[in-house]
Amino acid sequence: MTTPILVGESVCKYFGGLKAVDDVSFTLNEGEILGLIGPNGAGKTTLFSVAAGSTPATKGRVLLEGKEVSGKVAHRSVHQGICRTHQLVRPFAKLSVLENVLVGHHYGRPGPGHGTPHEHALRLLEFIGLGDRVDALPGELTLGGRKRLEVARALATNPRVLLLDEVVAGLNPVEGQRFVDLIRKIRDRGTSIIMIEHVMHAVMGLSDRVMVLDHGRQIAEGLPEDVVRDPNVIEAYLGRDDEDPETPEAHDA
Ligand SMILES: Nc1ncnc2c1ncn2[C@@H]1O[C@H](COP(=O)(O)OP(=O)(O)OP(=O)(O)O)[C@@H](O)[C@H]1O
Repeated sequence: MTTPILVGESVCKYFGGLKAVDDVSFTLNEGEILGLIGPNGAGKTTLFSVAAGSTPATKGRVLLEGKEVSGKVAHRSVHQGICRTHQLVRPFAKLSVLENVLVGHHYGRPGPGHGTPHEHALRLLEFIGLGDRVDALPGELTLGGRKRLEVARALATNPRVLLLDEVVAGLNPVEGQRFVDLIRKIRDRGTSIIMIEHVMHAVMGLSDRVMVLDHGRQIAEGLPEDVVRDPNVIEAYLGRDDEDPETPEAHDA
């Protein structure tokens, strides 16, 4: 049986006359990975910002386990159990990897309380693959390492729902595949995930369902294999000369 954990109801976000997100409804079920794709400027990141409480919706709302999370300030949403990562990673540059994770823990949803925050952070860093870099500064990590740290900081808040914004993009194929495996493990530990990703083989391989935005509107939603064949989706990607050449059909980006 599927249990909805995050529900968007007719979410709209306008910037003046620009409808960045226009009447988008969605459901994320417990234990699910929902892929969120669409050409550049489609409204994906803006939808994350509304869901994570970093920007208020113009209309509509987002509910986490039946309670509204949109329209709250971001730290309240985090406390409620929803946390996002950012496309451009934003660690505290002067804090160590471990300290960065401890900050996430401090602001997060109260957990079961096994062990000290310090022990918790060390376990998490081990899980995320940064167990040997706990004392490093973020600037000393590779891009893959910084992306892992971004995810670790989000996971340290003990989220029920994790919003991942392009964590695989920019990584080399080996690192990218490791990240795909990591995302699957995060879901298997019990965190439901929405992921924005331009690397199509990653998002199509990981997602249980995929939702497609174009110009702020939802143009398709369904199983990955159905979405890639949807004529509206193909047109949204191929109908422009100025976009990323990768289409949803190109699984080997
Ligand atoms: N703070 C803002 N003020 C004005 N316009 C904005 C703001 N944030 C986003 N937009 C506009 O809203 C639209 C949607 O942007 P958004 O970043 O959500 O798209 P996206 O699908 O995440 O794109 P990308 O794949 O390139 O990251 C774009 O036209 C963008 O220029």
